[in-house]
Amino acid sequence: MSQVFNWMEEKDYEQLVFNYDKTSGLKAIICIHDTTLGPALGGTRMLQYDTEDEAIKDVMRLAEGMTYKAAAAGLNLGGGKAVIIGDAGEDKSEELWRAFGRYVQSLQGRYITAVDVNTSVDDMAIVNQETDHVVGLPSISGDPSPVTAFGVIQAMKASAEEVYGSTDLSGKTVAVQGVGSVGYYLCQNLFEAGAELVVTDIDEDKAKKVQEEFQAEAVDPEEIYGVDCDIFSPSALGGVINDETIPELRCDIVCGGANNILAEDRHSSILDDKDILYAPDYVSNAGGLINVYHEMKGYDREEALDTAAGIYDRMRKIFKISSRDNIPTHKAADIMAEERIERIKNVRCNHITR
Ligand SMILES: NC(=O)c1ccc[n+]([C@@H]2O[C@H](COP(=O)([O-])OP(=O)(O)OC[C@H]3O[C@@H](n4cnc5c(N)ncnc54)[C@H](O)[C@@H]3O)[C@@H](O)[C@H]2O)c1
Repeated sequence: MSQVFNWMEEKDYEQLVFNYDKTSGLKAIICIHDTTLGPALGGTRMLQYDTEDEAIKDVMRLAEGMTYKAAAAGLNLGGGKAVIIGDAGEDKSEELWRAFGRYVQSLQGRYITAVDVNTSVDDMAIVNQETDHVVGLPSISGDPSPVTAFGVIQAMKASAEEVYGSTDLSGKTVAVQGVGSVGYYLCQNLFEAGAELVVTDIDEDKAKKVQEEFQAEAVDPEEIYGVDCDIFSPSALGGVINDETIPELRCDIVCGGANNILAEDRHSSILDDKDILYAPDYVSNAGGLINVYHEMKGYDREEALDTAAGIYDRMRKIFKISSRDNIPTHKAADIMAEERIERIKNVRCNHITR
């Protein structure tokens, strides 16, 4: 515990809140990284961490990631996250979620929660009994995947403009890894745009559905990396761009819906060296966050899609910063986010001193 303030100082964290409830056994940590742009929004993850330090580090890392994602998407949101230390199969109960909801409420809107790994919309519906600071409830904004997929398409168009000089995706071959919620809508959009599809999924039925509906070619999961294509679109899991897969790639662009596509940041530089353009994942897949953000404003799907269309301009800006500063695109995305936070911070400081 002695190093927690050092960790906070390192990346300028605002607040770390430890919440305990004896009746339900709740052990939750809420991290608010930065609220310069607005309230800190980020989901609640439930995991059986080996140590408390591991849980603290995870919630801090994830909260910081949300600050960047919201800032890069141009939203008026800060970054936050919550973790609950526990076994999602054993430890969930009505009293646990209600206790958690009360703690979220105690932050008076500085932190807004949502679903994340091992938590469900049903859990959040109980949290919602105690606090209004919950988003992503299906009764309001519904499935975010169509908006996420639409945002990925905008990122692909910006990438195509950069590489081929045109946003036109017709005739381009796109290899999609994972045709679940996001991947399915991605394929639908690409099919409508006239792209050729090569898909894979470990669930054969899902791959078959996309094959039939969108005239896609289906390949085995391990074959997707080596597909000769224009765009490779990881839309299943993280860490898929790594030392083993990069030598196999035969694409010009990597742009997908998955989170944490790069196994490590250095893989962005390796893609760069191979002349493969990487569209940073947290910008490409921001449609999900944009969707719940609109819940806070009174949900309207057309408005959410309108905001997600802005991903095109943001990605163009990232490519400009990348060329301007001669840095890989993932670093350029971070710089774009940091520059926005810094500008708004200055406005606020000036306002206070006036
Ligand atoms: N749903 C959203 O709105 C949203 C928003 C932002 C980011 N994401 C990210 O996008 C990714 C996909 O999310 P989703 O909601 O579509 O999930 P999902 O579970 O609906 O779909 C994932 C699909 O990938 C398949 N899959 C898993 N392992 C695979 C493998 N090794 N090879 C091929 N296919 C594999 C699964 O069978 C499933 O069909 C995740 O990384 C998620 O974090 C989703």
